[in-house]
Amino acid sequence: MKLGIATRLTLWMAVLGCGAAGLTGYYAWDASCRLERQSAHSELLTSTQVLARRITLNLESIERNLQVIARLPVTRQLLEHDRPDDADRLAVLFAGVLDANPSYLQLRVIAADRHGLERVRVDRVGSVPQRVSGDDLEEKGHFPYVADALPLQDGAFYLSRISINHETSAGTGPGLPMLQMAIPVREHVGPALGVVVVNVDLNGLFRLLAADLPEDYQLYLANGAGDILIHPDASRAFAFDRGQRALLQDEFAQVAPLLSGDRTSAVIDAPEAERPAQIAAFVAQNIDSPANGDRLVLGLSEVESVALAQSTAMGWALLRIVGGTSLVALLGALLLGRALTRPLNAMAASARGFADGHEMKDLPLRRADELGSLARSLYELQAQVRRQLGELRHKQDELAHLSQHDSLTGLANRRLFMDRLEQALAQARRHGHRVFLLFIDLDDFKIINDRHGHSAGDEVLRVLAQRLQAQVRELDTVARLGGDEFVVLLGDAVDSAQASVVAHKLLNALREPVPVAGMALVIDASIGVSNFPEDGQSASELLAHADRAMYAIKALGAGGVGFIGQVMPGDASGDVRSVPAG
Ligand SMILES: Nc1nc2c(ncn2[C@@H]2O[C@H](COP(=O)(O)OP(=O)(O)OP(=O)(O)O)[C@@H](O)[C@H]2O)c(=O)[nH]1
Repeated sequence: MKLGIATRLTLWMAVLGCGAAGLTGYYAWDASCRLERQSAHSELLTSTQVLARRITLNLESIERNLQVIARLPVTRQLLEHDRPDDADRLAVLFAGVLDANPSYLQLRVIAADRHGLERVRVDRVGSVPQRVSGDDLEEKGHFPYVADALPLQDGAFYLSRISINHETSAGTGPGLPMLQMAIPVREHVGPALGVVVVNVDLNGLFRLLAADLPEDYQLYLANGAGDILIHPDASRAFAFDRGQRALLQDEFAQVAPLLSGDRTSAVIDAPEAERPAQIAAFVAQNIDSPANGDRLVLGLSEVESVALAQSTAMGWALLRIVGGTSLVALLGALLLGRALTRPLNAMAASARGFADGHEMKDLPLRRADELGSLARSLYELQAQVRRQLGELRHKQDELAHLSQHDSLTGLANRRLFMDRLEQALAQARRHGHRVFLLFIDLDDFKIINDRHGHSAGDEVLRVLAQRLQAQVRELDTVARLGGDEFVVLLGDAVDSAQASVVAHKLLNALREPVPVAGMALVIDASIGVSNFPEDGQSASELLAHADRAMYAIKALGAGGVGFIGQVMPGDASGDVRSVPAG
């Protein structure tokens, strides 16, 4: 299938327009995605670092609270003297501390003696601090938070391994992820009198710390070995508590350098696997806690499609824009194609019309572009072709005229004369008319040539031809048969008398002196007359008879008019001759 210029142009422009719009849209969308991804990485990393810093600050805050409690005189007095008043006062204080710190589950003072008997204990029951006293107080000397904390130097603290709380007797928090911090209580010198211990609800702590983070952020926490402590999928947290292992580095391989201490942060694009693709940032936070591998790894993740929501929206908007632009490009291409091909088609139609003989019209001659130039060239071509055709026709006319006329005198030649004679005879036969034919031969014309030259002879022939033509009417035909022989066909002569009058008029005109080169040459002529139907039926017959009549007159030697087989009335000069028939 052959495609026209308009179709091809339209297709090319449409492809170019749509391609350009599509590529622009694609690169704009791609750049937007990359920028938004970078921005999401940076936001996640910053949020994770802020969160890690908050954990450090929170642990420091817990430690300060414990230090304050440990250094209170009432705490030391209680451990030294075990007075109920001191216990009551501390219990009130602990209740206030629990109120002020929603993540604290339990606050205790535990004595170093008496197997680590709890001296003051306030638990959180629901959201209300509740004191535990009397026989409900337990001996805790065998727990690490007592045994390990008592030998600590002043200012040092004990931080438990973050784990699920199985200490059912601990009042509240069994089954919850738990963090315990303990600080020894001592006089300025000497062994510790006891410890102050706080149980911190890890989930509650992180809920507080992450409260102002975007809702779609998901939190990860792992200890220094990579054991997952907090995970969006709660079933993966504290797997070691169930005798299994769920390690953060198994899920995010890029976290391994953070656990080994080679790096402090990592940003990860986690492809879609069991869950949608994620963007995540992890930060390693060193803590003074061998039980936790001296390090916590904290992470935040966001579902990639949520993080790149703006780019996705922008992608759809760009798709609409690209679609619209492509449509405009397509329409533009169509319009341009039509605008270009319409004048071309019009010119082609004009050219076809010109080939069929019509004038070219509707050419865009005024356009200043290439189409205008093409139209003007066509127009000039048309003018040139017309001019050449005109010249050709003129030449054809000239040739046609030459083929039917005598070149010297301009009179009809033998061929045209014979045609007219045939026509006149046909008419005459149909209507019963007569046709008269006069055969004229100049007398002694050769002498003119011989004496005055051939050109003088030519001039004589021209002048006499004009005279002959001037003497007859329009429907008569004067012709030169050749040399000094002329014939005249009388179109409407009804009888011999009229023909004779015309013949003598011609004879007299011929006899008038002809001015040539300052001379006046006198020429005589002999005229033979024949007529249809009496002297012949055919043109050649009539011509031959007129010729014979002319010769008969010429034979008499003094010019004149002769009719075949008839005696005609004389002319004005009384010059009358008869010519015998046959
Ligand atoms: N100048 C000129 N002479 C011509 C032309 N055609 C023929 N002639 C001359 O016309 C002359 C005709 O001679 P002829 O046939 O003997 O006729 P004539 O001299 O008139 O003698 P008669 O007819 O017997 O009276 C010749 O000398 C031709 O050369 C022509 O076109 N121009």
